[in-house]
Amino acid sequence: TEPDPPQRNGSPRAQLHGEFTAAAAGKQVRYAVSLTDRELAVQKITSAPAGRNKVLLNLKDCIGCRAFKGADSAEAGAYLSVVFYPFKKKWMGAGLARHRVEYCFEVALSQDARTNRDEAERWASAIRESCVRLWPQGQGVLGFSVPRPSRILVLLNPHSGKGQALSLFTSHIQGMLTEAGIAHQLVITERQNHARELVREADLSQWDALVIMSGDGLLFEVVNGLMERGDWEAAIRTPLGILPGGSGNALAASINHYCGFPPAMGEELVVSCGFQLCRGLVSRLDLAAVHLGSGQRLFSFLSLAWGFVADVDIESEKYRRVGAARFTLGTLVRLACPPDPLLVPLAQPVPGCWTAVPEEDFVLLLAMYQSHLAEDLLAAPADGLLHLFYVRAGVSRAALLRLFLAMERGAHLAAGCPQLVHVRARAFRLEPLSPKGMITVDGEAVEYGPVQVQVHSGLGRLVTG
Ligand SMILES: Nc1ncnc2c1ncn2[C@@H]1O[C@H](COP(=O)(O)OP(=O)(O)OP(=O)(O)O)[C@@H](O)[C@H]1O
Repeated sequence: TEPDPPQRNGSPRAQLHGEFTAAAAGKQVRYAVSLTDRELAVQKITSAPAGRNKVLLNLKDCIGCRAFKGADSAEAGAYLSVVFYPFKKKWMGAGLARHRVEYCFEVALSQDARTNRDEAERWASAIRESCVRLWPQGQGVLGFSVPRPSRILVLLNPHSGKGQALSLFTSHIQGMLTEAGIAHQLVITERQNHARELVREADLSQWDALVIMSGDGLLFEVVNGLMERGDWEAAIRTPLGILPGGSGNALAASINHYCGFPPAMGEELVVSCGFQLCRGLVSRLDLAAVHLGSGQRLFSFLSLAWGFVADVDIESEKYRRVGAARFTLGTLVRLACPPDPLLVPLAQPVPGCWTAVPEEDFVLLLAMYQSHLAEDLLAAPADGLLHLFYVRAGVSRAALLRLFLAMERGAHLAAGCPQLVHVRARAFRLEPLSPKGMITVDGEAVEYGPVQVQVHSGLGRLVTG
């Protein structure tokens, strides 16, 4: 190994440079490998022109590397395995998706097994350190990641979405966690509120993160279970991860969006979220306290909807399958929680300094605190505030549909719908005059009636990669 070869043509300076052997298409191939502060350059040593044999792997796409001894104890060589998930053009259709690339180099500098092992370890730690130096700063990232090696608890709802959460976990996520040095315990939920009860009682010191592989409904249970604990203030700072196993997957799509990654759906979103979970960067998560007419209080991470949006949600196929079970979520009893200083009891008028929207007919109201309402439904920027959208009566069904389609591109405000109003707020109250209707919180139906909300900026923690 020759450290620091000279810098040429403005290309980044190599920290390490070495020659190793690796298997490629059943043959042993010799590679020249250089580590810079941004890339791992892997070049096949052949007589062919250099450019054709050189692969540059961006360290931002690396989820793990490890050094290990060969299986045969008589073997002197050690191994260095590095796994990347770079974006690549999709096989079918337009756009980019992450795919797995692994190099497993044999390090055989000497006859001495210890020397080879030390060299493989030296490379592995240098790669890991370079990856950490590339972590994004600012943009709400807290500057810490889930530690390595780490232990996470995975809560998986086997019935969420199309019932494929478990097979998606075993086919895509399990291997990624191993590659990233993350040990996990998998709990398959057996019924509604199982996850909520489990996190309410769990010894959280055992876990570096709680990861939900399901739709948004299971995360709603986990957030509320944590907030019901006596030690809620510390408990809600446990990093939460979300892997899309449901049908809506709004938070998973929001995280993908915040990271600036190309839009992804289905298995591509699973791989993208798995990658982000393995990188393990932690950001703040806004949570909103929701007060219902009966005095119940719950915590929401995504949205509150009344009117058309709520009706669409509840009437859709997925809700019919789960049926009445969803309504019991509104019965959460609050124990200790943060005060909501902006809110007065629902029976009293709102404080005089609030802006009152005069009584008239409305078609829908939507309050959002994340960017996405579903995998393909970009609704609001995420900036620690409530984004209130409401649509006044008089809008045609065709115009409403156009508005929804424009949301997919985040273009709803520019859709030229004169009945659409957008306001940013820290709290709001809705007093519906219609005696019947539907209100959903994070996609779950809650009791219908007056409701008020205050957002608590950055109360929770979310693994955003
Ligand atoms: N084993 C289980 N059996 C029945 N219901 C469950 C089970 N585990 C969790 N639940 C409940 O099922 C409901 C739906 O779960 P979830 O939201 O995670 O999936 P989904 O509805 O398919 O996805 P999305 O919310 O993205 O549309 C939630 O209310 C959750 O509490």
